[in-house]
Amino acid sequence: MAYQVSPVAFLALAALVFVVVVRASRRKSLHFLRGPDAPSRLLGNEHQLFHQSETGYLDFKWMREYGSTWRIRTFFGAEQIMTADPKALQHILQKSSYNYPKRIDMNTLTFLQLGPGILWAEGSMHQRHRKVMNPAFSAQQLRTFIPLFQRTAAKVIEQWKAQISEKSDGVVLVNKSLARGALDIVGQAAFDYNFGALDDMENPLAKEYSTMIHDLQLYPTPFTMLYRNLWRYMPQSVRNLIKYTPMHAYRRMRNLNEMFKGIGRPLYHSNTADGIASREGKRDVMSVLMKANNSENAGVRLGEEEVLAQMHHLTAAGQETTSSTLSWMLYELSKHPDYQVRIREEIRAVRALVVERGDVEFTPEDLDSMKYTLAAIKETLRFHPIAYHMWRYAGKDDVIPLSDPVTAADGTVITDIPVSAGQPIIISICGYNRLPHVWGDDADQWNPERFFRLDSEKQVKVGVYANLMSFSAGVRACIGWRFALYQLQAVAAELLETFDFSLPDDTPYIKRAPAGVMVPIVEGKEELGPAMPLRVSLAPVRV
Ligand code: HEM
Repeated sequence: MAYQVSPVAFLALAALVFVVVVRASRRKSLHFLRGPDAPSRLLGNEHQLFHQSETGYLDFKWMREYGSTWRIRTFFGAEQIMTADPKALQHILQKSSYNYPKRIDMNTLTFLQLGPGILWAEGSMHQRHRKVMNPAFSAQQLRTFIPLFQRTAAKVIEQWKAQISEKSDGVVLVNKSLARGALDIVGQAAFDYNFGALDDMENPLAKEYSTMIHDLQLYPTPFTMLYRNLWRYMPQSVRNLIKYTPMHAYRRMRNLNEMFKGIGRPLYHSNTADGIASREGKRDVMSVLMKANNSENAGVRLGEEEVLAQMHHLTAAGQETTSSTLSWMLYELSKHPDYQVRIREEIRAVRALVVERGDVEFTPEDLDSMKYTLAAIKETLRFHPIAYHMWRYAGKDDVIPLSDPVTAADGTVITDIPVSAGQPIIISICGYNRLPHVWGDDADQWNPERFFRLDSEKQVKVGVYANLMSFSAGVRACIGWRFALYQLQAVAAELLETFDFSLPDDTPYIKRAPAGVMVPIVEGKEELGPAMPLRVSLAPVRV
């Protein structure tokens, strides 16, 4: 079919190509860096990255061919750096503070989905958001959430017991209850709100959340990608209007934002100076955040829109990430039954001590003493990082140092890369997490034992936790990493003490689908959406 292109669209496209080419030609060339050919002049390697057979497949392939840093193409042939190099990541994320902002098209998508909150804010605005939110994420504060994690795990356990008693094959889509549980947790911990997602399977917000990332971000069309690329060249005032794009995806994002504001506004108003007294003693993130906000100078306080957006940001950042990590952990333990047994023994041994001292539940210290369980969590974070890429650009001219020198196209060895302001860069989180010289020669295998033999003194200090990149690093590292860790530890301990997990008889292949965040999809059953089918049975009382 021949497409009719209107003269206006043609002129807009020609103007865009002109702007992109002029801007790219002002940048220092990266011709010396080796990298793959681009399958398309228009889309560069971008479309290929969003359509790779599995998350990380291309990163790993290119790392084998070119080393830890390489060049790819972005739209209209412009050059883009991709790197997994430890020193480059340390430089970009830690040492350069705010000099490497988020790539505007990807950050605009965050704004459209979640509003003007912390994940989107840049520079001094981000500093303001972070300062007000930090007190809510202190280790002391987070300890108080452990009973909530345990109560939620108990509900998941009841649901799975009921499900397996009704099904002869005992196969459960574990990701579904874990995602609902994570939504309930983040609602109560972050803003003292009960989504009731585990109790009410028809909960509209839980339903929307269960498919949102899959539907809106998986396998974007060339048109969608080109439209998003256009956003990079628009001023913020015009970007503010993108949400009115007359298409289903944008209507859906607007509706989701409205749903959240509907929940958030009454909570916000009960948290302002008048309502605060009635919330004395409340420990949720929102109450702590509002107290910190109220004690700030008016000039640095967060406004109502910003506070409302934080609720949405925390939900989006904290739900899919933790529940998917847990799903992948159960999947790996199903494939490694010996390690699963060892973990269960460890959890039960600690339980015996808890009972002996007259307690009922694990304390944070009990959870931290479960070394094998913690190693399995770290290894899952390393092997299956849910956020696998970060899109940035150089805010000013700079030189990026490398710890892994790369061989240039002309055979010379490069130890640093000069970049001009505006240079786009993709940080390969999944690539860094698989570097053999950092993680060992078996970096491509899931093996928690590595954490007992790694010499962290020999590693370049990069990630905020266990030197992994999974929670990122520096001023924008995940604010919720300790929260996530306690949640993973507490929920995993309850589930693995109770159940045995194994692969279903038809051993489905679970793909790590690349939807901006990594989504589990059963190969050949894509219509199920995000799915992690595992056989769940009651664990024998004695292991
Ligand atoms: C396994 C679980 C998690 C993983 C793998 C993870 C990963 C990440 C990563 C990679 C970033 C950096 C994103 C970027 O700069 O583009 C980030 C930021 C963030 N995360 Fe997490 N996260 C997890 C859990 C959580 C939880 C439970 C919360 C909150 C309850 C949370 C809240 C946030 C927030 C608010 C940011 C933005 C921080 C900032 O820009 O200053 N995350 N997370």
